[in-house]
Amino acid sequence: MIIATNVTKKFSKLTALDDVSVTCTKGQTISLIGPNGSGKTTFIKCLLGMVVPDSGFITFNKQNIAHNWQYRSAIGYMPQIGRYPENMTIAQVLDMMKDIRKRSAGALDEELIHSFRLDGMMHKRMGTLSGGTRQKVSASLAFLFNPDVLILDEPTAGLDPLSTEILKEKIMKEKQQGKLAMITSHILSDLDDIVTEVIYMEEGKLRFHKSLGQLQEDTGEKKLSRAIAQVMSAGN
Ligand SMILES: Nc1ncnc2c1ncn2[C@@H]1O[C@H](COP(=O)(O)OP(=O)(O)OP(=O)(O)O)[C@@H](O)[C@H]1O
Repeated sequence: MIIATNVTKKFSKLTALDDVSVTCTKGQTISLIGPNGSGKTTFIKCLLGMVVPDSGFITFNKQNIAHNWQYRSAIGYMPQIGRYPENMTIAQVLDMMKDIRKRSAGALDEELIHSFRLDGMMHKRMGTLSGGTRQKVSASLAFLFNPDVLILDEPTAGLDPLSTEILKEKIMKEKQQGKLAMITSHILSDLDDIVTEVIYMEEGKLRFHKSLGQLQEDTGEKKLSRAIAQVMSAGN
């Protein structure tokens, strides 16, 4: 579904991505893990076409994304920090997005809007929302257009435990429909029940891409957080 081949990205002298090759397929829920500054967000932005690699290429359903912007309508993206016009209400932001996507949008998926109980807050302005509520708006937008691929950057940061569970259940439900999800998170306990694959990055390099089962076998640890802690301490 998404294949990155030898992707390299430099910001001046800093190599943020160093020859990264990854294959992601339908039905996988991938956890993208790595220390701060290891290149996770840069990689996600390359997949989204927001950062252009210096070398290497990325295909989405076998088409090179460099020559095809249409593919982005198949991706729901939840950024690490959602930036919205502060004076707009939640309702206006949702309407604006629906308006922009009108031509390509099929049936809308408003399940998260209801589960997060955003219905009762539609009149609130974005600038007045709590951090967690802002996250809920970002998550709802990522799922709204029923995309085949979900790219979620630190989705549970700032969410309360109930909202985290609601989001996890939604991700699992979408996976059962064959969707691909890529999730970055430092809160690994949040990912334990939903992840099928782990991509581990360090200093811009792909250290490994393996199934959760394989990682558990290699480290002898059942919990993702303990398995990754072991990988990280072995690298030091
Ligand atoms: N636009 C940019 N200009 C210059 N340097 C950048 C830019 N974007 C990212 N970087 C640098 O690239 C490196 C990788 O950053 P990136 O945000 O991809 O890391 P990350 O793994 O997502 O980190 P975190 O876990 O802290 O979110 C960092 O050293 C960062 O400072």
